[in-house]
Amino acid sequence: MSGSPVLLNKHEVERLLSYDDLIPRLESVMAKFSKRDSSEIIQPVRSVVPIQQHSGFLGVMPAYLAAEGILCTKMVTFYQRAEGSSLPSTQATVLLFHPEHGNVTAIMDGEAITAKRTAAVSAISAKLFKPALSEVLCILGSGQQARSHYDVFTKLFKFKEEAVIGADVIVTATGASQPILFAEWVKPGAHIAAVGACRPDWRELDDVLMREAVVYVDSREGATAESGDIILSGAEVFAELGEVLNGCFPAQREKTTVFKSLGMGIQDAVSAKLVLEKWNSEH
Ligand SMILES: NC(=O)C1=CN([C@@H]2O[C@H](COP(=O)(O)OP(=O)(O)OC[C@H]3O[C@@H](n4cnc5c(N)ncnc54)[C@H](O)[C@@H]3O)[C@@H](O)[C@H]2O)C=CC1
Ligand SMILES: O=C([O-])C1=[NH+]CCC1
Repeated sequence: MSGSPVLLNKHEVERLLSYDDLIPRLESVMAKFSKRDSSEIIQPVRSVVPIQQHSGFLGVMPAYLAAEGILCTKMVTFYQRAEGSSLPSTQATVLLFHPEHGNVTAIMDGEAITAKRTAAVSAISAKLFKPALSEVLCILGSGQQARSHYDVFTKLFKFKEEAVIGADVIVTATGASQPILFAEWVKPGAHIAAVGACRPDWRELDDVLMREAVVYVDSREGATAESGDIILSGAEVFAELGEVLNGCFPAQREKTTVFKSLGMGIQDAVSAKLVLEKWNSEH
């Protein structure tokens, strides 16, 4: 058991975490999660404390990955900011623990992890579900998540222009609490990665779109507890991303698909482990 934890700021985490390293780790851990083997992975649904007075929430996202030797928790706050506020809406810190001894081994910025792992998971959904010929990408939102999604989507795929009507892939990464994307705008067969609206009474997508699309989620438990788009529309969840990666459910590329992302502790856990491994290899 060693001494003080490693402390890593946002700049360091951003530098150490690459999409090339992250994407295969996320695919592997999400596939494993969907097997629901509690001797392998423990990840309770996020605990969320509302801070009503300030239009904010504190989420705690623990995860234990036995085989990988990762014990981790992220603490994340997300606030509905007034237009023009200079404060980030989503702020986070990630703690890694020594699974055998329980001591903290690293404390690192979680904003960069949240931005990159969320965008990387959406990119995995797009790899699986976007139409075979995808030329038009549309990103709704212009905040932290919109920027990280732009980075990874333009790195992995070739798109020609941006629009909503006629888009092959649409990312919704907004702070909206009412629908901002409507079925009538969406080209049949398009893929939507829906990243915002992570409260049971918040929406980004309208009822018709939710009910007509084939809906994939990161975690069934998370989606049915936290996603207003799923709960309020009554849409059926077809499969988890991990269940598709495992080959248990098909990727219905030819249909309109929605990947409803809520975010998972295991995604933060493998990201933080990657960052620490990279840091250790340099020291
Ligand atoms: N699925 C996941 O794993 C994660 C989801 N999130 C969620 O993603 C969303 C975006 O997060 P950030 O980029 O950090 O926030 P941000 O505050 O940096 O960006 C939000 C963007 O949404 C826009 N917006 C707000 N209300 C809108 C409306 N009614 N219509 C259209 N645009 C609107 C804002 O102008 C801004 O461009 C939030 O809902 C956040 O809670 C954040 C982290 C992880
Ligand atoms: O997974 C995550 O970190 C979050 N999901 C919604 C807000 C923050």
